[in-house]
Amino acid sequence: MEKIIVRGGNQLNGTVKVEGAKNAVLPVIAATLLASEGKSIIRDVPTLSDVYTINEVLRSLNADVAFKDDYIVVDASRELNIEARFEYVRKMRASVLVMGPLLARQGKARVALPGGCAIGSRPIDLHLKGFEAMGAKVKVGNGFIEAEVEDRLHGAKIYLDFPSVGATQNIMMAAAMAKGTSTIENCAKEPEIVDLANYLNKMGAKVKGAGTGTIRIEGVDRLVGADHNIIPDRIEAGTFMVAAAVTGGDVLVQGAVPEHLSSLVAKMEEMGVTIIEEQDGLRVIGPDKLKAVDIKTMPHPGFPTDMQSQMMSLLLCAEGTGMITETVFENRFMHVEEFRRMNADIKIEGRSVIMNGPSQLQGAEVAATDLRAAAALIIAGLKADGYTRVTELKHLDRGYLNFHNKLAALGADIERINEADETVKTDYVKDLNA
Ligand SMILES: CC(=O)N[C@H]1[C@@H](OP(=O)(O)OP(=O)(O)OC[C@H]2O[C@@H](n3ccc(=O)[nH]c3=O)[C@H](O)[C@@H]2O)O[C@H](CO)[C@@H](O)[C@@H]1O
Ligand SMILES: C=C(OP(=O)(O)O)C(=O)O
Repeated sequence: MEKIIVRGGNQLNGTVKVEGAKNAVLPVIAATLLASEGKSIIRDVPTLSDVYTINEVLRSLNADVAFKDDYIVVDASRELNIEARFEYVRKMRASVLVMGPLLARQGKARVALPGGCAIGSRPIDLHLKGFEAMGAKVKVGNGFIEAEVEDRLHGAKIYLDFPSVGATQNIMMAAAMAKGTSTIENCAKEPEIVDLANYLNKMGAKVKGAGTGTIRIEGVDRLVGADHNIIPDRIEAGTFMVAAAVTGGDVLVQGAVPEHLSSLVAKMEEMGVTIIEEQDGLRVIGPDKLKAVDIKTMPHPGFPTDMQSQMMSLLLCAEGTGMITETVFENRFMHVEEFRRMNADIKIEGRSVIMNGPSQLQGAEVAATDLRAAAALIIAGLKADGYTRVTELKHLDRGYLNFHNKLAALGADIERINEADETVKTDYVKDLNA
């Protein structure tokens, strides 16, 4: 088993470049299944474990997928299989995003039920309601969801009870090849929705309104492969912005798109952080003292739930009482107990977490509970006294590429080791024995 060992106290300085967005590339790769002709070329693809997983899903569906450097070539022109197996869905929930494309292309999809995960129960009822409105019959049984349509999906007016990102994407992909026009009201407005719409339109789809509360999709008969660059990862960018601020450093986050990060920028500025828009990204300069603020996670353009745990690390270092209220997922506070192991003054009250700061963070052995929690614990370790050891790195690897190397290049005292090597190799042990 691997772990990351970080010794707190170093300031971060320099430049870090963000990768293509995990949450944009997964739906775009799923959408390549809609191309019955031509190859799709997807660029700026991060080499993350989630990307390998979605590629495996596509291969199991009979598509050819070649992944080289930072681009992927998909040929989905053959007849597709219709079943996404549990081994994939269990590893990565975004596997359910193949359902819309399969229904549109093959008229049938069979996808293993995702089940709960570390951040909540995460049902997919809104995806299914959308497919039903377009004429699909949906059955759930034996651990699978089966959706089937006689002939072809038809356009429909769909209202989402909650602006679900995945439901908006799945329905958008299904509607792209349905007969007639569909509208999705109260849809998600995340930048990753806009990126998917742009890719679909390059394939020949007619999608309008992405990024607003209503998307209108005129179905077309066929879609073809297209060439597309994935947008930069706003959550990875935000994670480095917070890391820089925690250490009082000065870091240029290259690739950070200001419009994608406005809620985070506003909250960090309220805490006393200086953020400067530069030509190729955002420069973040941490203050001597951070001020506590209250934050509520919301669908975009509200504060992103995927930045909630990293922001908790920043609030733990701020003066005064801060509160984070999580409204998107019902159970995304598993990392709070881990922070407590690091001597954080933090408590959960219902859907909120209250922090009295600044906490005198101490290094400890902590376990990542999800991918953002992994990053958040490492960030807290940058500020903690002594050594923090973070385990369960499989979560980190789902969403961050070379995280420890990027932090080390900015000046962090950090290494990633095999547990077996720990007793012989690391500075951590050398220091303990000194
Ligand atoms: C791969 C990807 O892009 N993942 C992102 C996506 O996840 P994902 O697409 O799964 O998130 P959703 O926006 O769908 O979920 C938000 C909330 O809606 C609920 N819900 C969702 C669908 C549904 O049919 N029924 C239902 O009740 C969920 O349980 C959750 O409480 O958006 C989340 C919210 O910004 C992010 O945290 C994830 O990083
Ligand atoms: C929760 C996340 O991803 P997923 O929806 O793939 O679990 C995330 O990216 O923070």
